[in-house]
Amino acid sequence: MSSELVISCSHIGKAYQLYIHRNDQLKQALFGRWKQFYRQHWVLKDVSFKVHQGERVGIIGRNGAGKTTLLQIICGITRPTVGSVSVSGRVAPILALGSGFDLELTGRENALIGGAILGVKRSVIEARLSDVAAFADIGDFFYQPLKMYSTGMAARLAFAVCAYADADILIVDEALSVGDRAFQAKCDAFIQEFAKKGTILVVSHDMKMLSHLCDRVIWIDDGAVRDLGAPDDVIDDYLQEIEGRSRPAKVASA
Ligand SMILES: Nc1ncnc2c1ncn2[C@@H]1O[C@H](COP(=O)(O)OP(=O)(O)OP(=O)(O)O)[C@@H](O)[C@H]1O
Repeated sequence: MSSELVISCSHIGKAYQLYIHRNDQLKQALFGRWKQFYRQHWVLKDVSFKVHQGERVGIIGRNGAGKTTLLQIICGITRPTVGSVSVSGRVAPILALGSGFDLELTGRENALIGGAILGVKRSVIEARLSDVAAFADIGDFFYQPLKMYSTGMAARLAFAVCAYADADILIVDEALSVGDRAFQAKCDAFIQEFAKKGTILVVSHDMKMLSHLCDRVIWIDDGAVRDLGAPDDVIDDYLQEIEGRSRPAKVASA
């Protein structure tokens, strides 16, 4: 790990506007100057942490804790309501890229656009299209509109585009869980290779994978950092809380 800071989150908070009644959004638009028709729903509250170049950082937490929202802020998909985030380097957000695909365009066309969104030159993406298609391994579907894809096929394409985007920071949000075993193995191999030089931020409920891959784990609980530290320590505490049990004690190696 180098000492170069690549991600810095400082006192991030994110609130969504919750409208309780059907017409409240319209009322807000018409009469919002005089009265507020929504309530603030704080999804993230005062989250701060730093990631250095080459680190592999896992993010864990219960459903709805705010993990995806945090990744979306780091990727620039949504803005924090308060606080600041700075990111240096090219970010490849695997799941977010896939969710932005155009269903009417083919896999090939989406790969071209996706690469451009990630900041890769058109000529470079074009030269890599056959590699992207081979990595995605979806056969002739590569030339079919996305609306014909299964969820897993779209995730394969998104992963393949990110794999050939010369990213500095890979953002993985449970993207791996939708692929079949063979594809998961391919992604694992890619991530292991990427981890030798790049920075990885991964959200997952797969504690075994996080324990093997990560240098540090952040536990997000109710929109705040509950714990941050060595993977096994944080994971143990998390599992103990959600399952009311601890993992077997580790046997010291000789
Ligand atoms: N666009 C939105 N508008 C309103 N609320 C939202 C929006 N996006 C997310 N939320 C809310 O923010 C909270 C956190 O969601 P988020 O997807 O970040 O959780 P998560 O920790 O990734 O959960 P999971 O493990 O289930 O994927 C949830 O209560 C969710 O309903």
